[in-house]
Amino acid sequence: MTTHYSTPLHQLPEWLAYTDAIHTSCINTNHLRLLKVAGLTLDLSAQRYSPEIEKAIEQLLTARQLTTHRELLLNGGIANPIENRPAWHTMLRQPRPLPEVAEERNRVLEFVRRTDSNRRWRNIVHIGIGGSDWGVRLATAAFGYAGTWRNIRYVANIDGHAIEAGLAGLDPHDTLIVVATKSFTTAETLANAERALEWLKAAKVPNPYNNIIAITAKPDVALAWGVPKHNIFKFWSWVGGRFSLWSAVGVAAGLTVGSNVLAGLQSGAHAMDQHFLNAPIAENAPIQLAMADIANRSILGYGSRNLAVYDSRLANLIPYLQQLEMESLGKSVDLDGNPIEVPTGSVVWGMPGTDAQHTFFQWLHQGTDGAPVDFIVCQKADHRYTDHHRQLLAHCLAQREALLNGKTEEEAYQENLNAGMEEERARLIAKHRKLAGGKPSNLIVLPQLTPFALGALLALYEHKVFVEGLVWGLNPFDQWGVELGKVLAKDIEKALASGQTDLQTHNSSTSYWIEQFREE
Ligand SMILES: O=P(O)(O)OC[C@H]1O[C@](O)(CO)[C@@H](O)[C@@H]1O
Repeated sequence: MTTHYSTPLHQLPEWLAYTDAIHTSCINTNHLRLLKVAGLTLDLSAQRYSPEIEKAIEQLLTARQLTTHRELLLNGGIANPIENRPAWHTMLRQPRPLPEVAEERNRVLEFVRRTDSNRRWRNIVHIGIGGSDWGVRLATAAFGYAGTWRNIRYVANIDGHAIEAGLAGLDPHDTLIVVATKSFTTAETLANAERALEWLKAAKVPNPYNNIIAITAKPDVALAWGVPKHNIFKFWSWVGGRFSLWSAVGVAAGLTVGSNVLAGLQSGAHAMDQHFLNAPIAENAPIQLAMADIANRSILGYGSRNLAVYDSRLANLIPYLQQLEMESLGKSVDLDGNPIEVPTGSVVWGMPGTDAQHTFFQWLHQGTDGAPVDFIVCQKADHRYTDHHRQLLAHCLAQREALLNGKTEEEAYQENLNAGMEEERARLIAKHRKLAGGKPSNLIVLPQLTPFALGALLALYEHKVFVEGLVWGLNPFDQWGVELGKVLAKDIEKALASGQTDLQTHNSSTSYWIEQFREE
């Protein structure tokens, strides 16, 4: 068996040098550090920076063999050694992909074209979960925020309310059910697909399977389930679930917001792939984003990172990135199975701004922990309310500046006095109004919310995650942690249905609740 690391990360000289460089630097509020990539601007001015940091990053990434691993990723080598397969989502957005990828891409385009020209399917119910869900939701909300001629609904959760609401009020004869599941084994998706099939049958739709398409890496299983061959779109085991937006999984977005959206997303992502491959380390946006995140997480001890998305059309970017980052980086052993002795992937959380300002920004400004923030905003809006957009931009910049600059107690005190407060009260209130400042953040500016810009943004985060995995030494392309719960749920469900279980195998609280919830 190959051993990947002879020295653990926390003892690696290059890691120790990076740690030192971070500790001996600070955020320079007079420094402007911008990277312009694929139309996006990444402003890293509110992160620590020094020539020593730059040098340490170069040396650390050389020690971690960035060039070799990046080529492995982008050329379809075994980038996921634990599951012994490539993680080749970048192939799906190449302008000239493998013939089998091109063929499937064309099948999707042709399906969308034919369906549109027949004005077929007024309603779409997209059934899928995790990576088979969030990307499609994100793309359709981003570009269909003002509505499209087709209704689209999403059903992910096993909660029966989800499928009930997903189907309610729709005409089954004019509804296309899209079943998206890489594995075709996911309990939620299969149960919801069964309910949708029953619904079609109950409405006496002549051939209900003609109202269903499946997108999967297991076409044979979809066929055996009943989906006709011509209604099955395939992708490949080398596409990780959380990267499947780039595959035929995006078909429902094609049907609602148009094939040009899919093409635009792909070309934006491809532009970012090229940048990631070719740009020198100091100008490489995914790399610099990753290294800032690693510094904040593993060296400065921040446990989470906030996503402040100043565009309500991008609300779904938050769960999308939560899956990308937390499923990829929520690991604590390296490729050799040894514990990683520095904190790895942080919690990622957020809400669109300005809603977030009225929900949890207080905690960001004055809470004991705080968190670095990614501010994401579009320079130009697509609505006609210019004053709204001006205010939105102002809020975004203001929150970022407040986090960085803060306010001293003395400043607050003087302001209080100037506002006519008597001295003792001015002192007390100043202590409450003081903001520590010095909080790191990134600002990512999209010129406008185009499919190209969103594609580039998603690929920026994908490659950031890859680089973090490389530095920490973990495998960002598996998700073993979610398996145990799935197995236990099967056993508990059996117990709830039939009473047959060995209650000894569960802890006393679970056993108690199995008894309580058991069906008579
Ligand atoms: O597409 P599938 O196979 O239904 O899986 C759905 C999701 O479940 C997960 O495997 C996690 O349980 C994700 O990685 C994936 O996106």
